[in-house]
Amino acid sequence: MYILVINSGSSSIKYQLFKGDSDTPICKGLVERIGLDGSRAVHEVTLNGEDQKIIAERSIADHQEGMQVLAALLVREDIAVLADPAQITTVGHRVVHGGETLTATTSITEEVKDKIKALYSLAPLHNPGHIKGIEVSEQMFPQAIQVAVFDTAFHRTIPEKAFRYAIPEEFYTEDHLRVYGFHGISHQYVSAQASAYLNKPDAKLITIHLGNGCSMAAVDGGKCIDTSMGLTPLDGLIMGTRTGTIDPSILIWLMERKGYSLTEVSDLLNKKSGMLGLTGSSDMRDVGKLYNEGNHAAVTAYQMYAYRVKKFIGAYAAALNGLDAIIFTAGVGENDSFARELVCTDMDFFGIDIDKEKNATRAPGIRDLNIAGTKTKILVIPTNEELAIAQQCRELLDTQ
Ligand SMILES: Nc1ncnc2c1ncn2[C@@H]1O[C@H](COP(=O)(O)OP(=O)(O)O)[C@@H](O)[C@H]1O
Ligand SMILES: CC(=O)OP(=O)(O)O
Ligand SMILES: [Mg+2]
Repeated sequence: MYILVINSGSSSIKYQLFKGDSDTPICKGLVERIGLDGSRAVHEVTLNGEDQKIIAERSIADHQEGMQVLAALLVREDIAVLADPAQITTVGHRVVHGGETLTATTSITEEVKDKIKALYSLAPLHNPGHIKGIEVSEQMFPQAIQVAVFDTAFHRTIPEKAFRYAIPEEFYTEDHLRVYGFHGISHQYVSAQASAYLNKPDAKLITIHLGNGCSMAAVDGGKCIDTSMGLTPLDGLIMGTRTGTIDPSILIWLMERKGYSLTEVSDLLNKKSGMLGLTGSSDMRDVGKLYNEGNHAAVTAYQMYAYRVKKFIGAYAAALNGLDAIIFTAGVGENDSFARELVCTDMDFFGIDIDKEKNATRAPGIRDLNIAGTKTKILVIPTNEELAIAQQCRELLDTQ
C-alpha cells in the first residue's frame, strides 16, 4: 500500500509518499512560490541509503502546473521510488473548506467534489486548487482511492458562543454563516504533539500557525474551543496577502466611495492585502530582507503582524482561563526567529519569556524556547499536515 498525500496551500503544494504503515515518507517535496518570481520544486528522496535533493527552478504559474511538475518528479526514471505509479493505492488530499456537510475524512465521489466546488466563494485561494489537485491525481492515478481530509474538522468542538456571529439568526440557521476555522489538521497535529511533549493530556494550549495563511487556535485538553479564522480563511491574523480582521465598514466604503465591484473587493482583501499590501511582498523572507535594510514599510508591517498575534494570545489565555504553552508552527512560525521574538516581547504578564539565544538557534524537531523556570512554555513544533493526512487515510480505510 502506498499513500500519496497532497497538501495544496495558497502559495505552495507539499507532498509526501508513504509506504504501508510507516510514518516516514519514502519521498517528499514542495512546490513553492506558485505564481510568484522564483517559483521552484524541491524533491527529496532516499535512494540506496543516500539522500538526494532535486531542485527544479522554473516558472510555475498556478496549482495545475504545480501538480504536473510534482507528478513528473514522482515518476522520473533516474530517481523513481516506485516501479509503477499504479502502485499508489490511496491519494489523500488536504481540503481547506468542508462547510456544514463535509465534517469528517471521506473518500471523494462526484458528490463530494460538487460540495467542495460549491464552497469556492468561501475559500477562493484554496478550494479551486484542491479540485485541480484532485482532478490531476484522478488522471495520473486512476486506480487509487482519492480521500479528502478537511481543515475545518478539528474546529467542530468550538462552542456556539464562539462560532456564531451577531447577525440575525436566520443567516445561521438557513445560510450556515458561522465560524468554521481552518488549518485544523495542523492545529490538531501540533497540539497533540505538545500535550505528549508536556506529558499533560489536559494542557491549555495556544497554537500559532504562521504560514502564508495564518491562524491561531485555543485548545483545551485536546479540544479546540476557539480559532481566529471564521466563515472563510480571511479573518483574524495578518497574512501573506490577506487582511485578517478589519472593520467591515471598509468594504462598504470601497463599494460606495470607490465604486469597487464584489470581485474587486474580494481580490483586494484576499490577494492584494496583508504583508503584500503593506510592503510589496507576500513572502516573509522578502519582508525580512527589507526590514534588515531599514525599510519603514517592512518595519511597520512586522510590528503589525506580531501585534495581532499578541492580541489573540491575550484573548485565548482569557478564553482558556490558563495557559501551559504557546506553540509556533508552519513556514514563518518554524523559521522566522525574529517574528517569534516580536510576538513574545513584553508578554511576561502571561508568563511568556523568550530565551533569545535559544530562539536564534536552529535545530530539527520540537524546541523549547522559554527562559528556564518561566511559567508558560514557548514551543516550536514543526507541523506535518501530510503525515496527519496519511494517518487519517489509514483510519478511514481500516473502517471500510
Ligand atoms: N527560513 C525562513 N525564514 C522566514 N520565513 C520563511 C522561511 N521559510 C519559509 N518562510 C515563510 O513561510 C511562508 C510560507 O509558509 P507555508 O507554511 O509553507 O505556507 P502555505 O502552506 O500557506 O503555502 C512564507 O511567507 C515564507 O516566506
Ligand atoms: C487555510 C489557509 O490559509 O491555508 P494556507 O495557509 O495553507 O494557505
Ligand atoms: Mg499551509
